[in-house]
Amino acid sequence: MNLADCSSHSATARLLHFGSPGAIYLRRFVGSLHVGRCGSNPTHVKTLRLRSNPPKTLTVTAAMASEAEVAASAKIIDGKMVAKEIRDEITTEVSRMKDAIGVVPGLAVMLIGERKDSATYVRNKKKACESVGINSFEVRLPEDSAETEVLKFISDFNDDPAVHGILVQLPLPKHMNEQNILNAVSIEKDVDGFHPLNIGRLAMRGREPSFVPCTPKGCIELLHRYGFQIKGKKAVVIGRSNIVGMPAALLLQREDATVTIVHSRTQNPEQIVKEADIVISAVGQPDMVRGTWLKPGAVVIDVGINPVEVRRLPLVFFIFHDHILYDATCPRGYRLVGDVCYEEARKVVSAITPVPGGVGPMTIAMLLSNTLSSAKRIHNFQ
Ligand SMILES: Nc1nc2c(c(=O)[nH]1)N[C@@H](CN(C=O)c1ccc(C(=O)N[C@@H](CCC(=O)O)C(=O)O)cc1)CN2
Repeated sequence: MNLADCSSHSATARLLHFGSPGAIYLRRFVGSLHVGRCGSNPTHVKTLRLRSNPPKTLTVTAAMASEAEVAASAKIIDGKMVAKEIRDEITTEVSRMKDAIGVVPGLAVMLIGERKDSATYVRNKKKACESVGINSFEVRLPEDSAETEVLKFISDFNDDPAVHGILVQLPLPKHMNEQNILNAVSIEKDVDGFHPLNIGRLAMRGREPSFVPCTPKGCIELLHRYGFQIKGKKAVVIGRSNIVGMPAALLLQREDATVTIVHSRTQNPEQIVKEADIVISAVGQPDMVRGTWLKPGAVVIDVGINPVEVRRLPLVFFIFHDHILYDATCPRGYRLVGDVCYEEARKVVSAITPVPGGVGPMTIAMLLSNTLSSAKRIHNFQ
């Protein structure tokens, strides 16, 4: 029995209509129950054995998945580990630059509004800067701020020599015009790579953008660092957002892959994805890409970070008709899943990124890398 049932992606959701609220049925169960820890991925799969003997006590033991089970599954592309490697490299470079020319790279981050997820990302960006020795400057504005106020801060950061990178956390409050704001960032400090001139250059042969957007850059970096060939491969990008899908497709094309974009109006997406040697998915739909969509041996980069509600009760697991009702091990009340049904995919593909711990950490590592490159370029430091 498996926690990751991607047909409903959340066993909880499927089961809520059974029984009356508050009525909990504990079914006797003998056998193995594979459970991904909250906030983890199946590299850390634990097997919980629930024994009905002796009948009045229910014992729970945990053991690691068998070696055969692990060997049969895909390679895990560990973004957390690669991001750490990259941060270490950046730390070395930042201190080399400081020692040689006395310049410390600086990143300005703007957060407008009170979105919790955005506040977390901004806090993590600040922490990451500290960890590698990059200076960070933070501006927080209330949700109802005027666009002109944001533009004024951007203009000041554009002129500030201590600032080498500027980013405005997205999404913006609804009343703000994203285009106006992204256009206002100097292309020389556009470490998010969202300025239309940088995107335009990314799309053109023979032109070089000053910066490449962090998440797609992180995807390609993972493929490179794990030694997966891109040139000549069939790649499918699922999703066409300005932040991820579209620039990811452009980057893969620059790497000489043959690229197809699958989006919400695509007919038969499964058939198209099934042809791909490399799949980058960035749609924000939990467990949308099923194992059957994937070509055996494909490499999958899952950009989706989708919160899925997990019901909390005092016991760790409640089981009803072979389904897990509640998982009290998730203190946040939700767990994160990708766009790709991980449990199914890992049995088919040769390598896959987990969620969390895959592309997410790479986004921030690439931001640091872009900020360092910007400082080097501005100060002509090799
Ligand atoms: N100005 C920008 N806004 C946004 C960007 C961006 O690149 N520039 N990307 C996303 C959010 N984002 C960075 O800003 C981001 C998202 C996720 C992660 C990450 O490390 N995720 C972890 C899980 C985190 C958790 O537990 O909640 C993971 O996947 O392991 C980092 C950065 C939208 N806005």
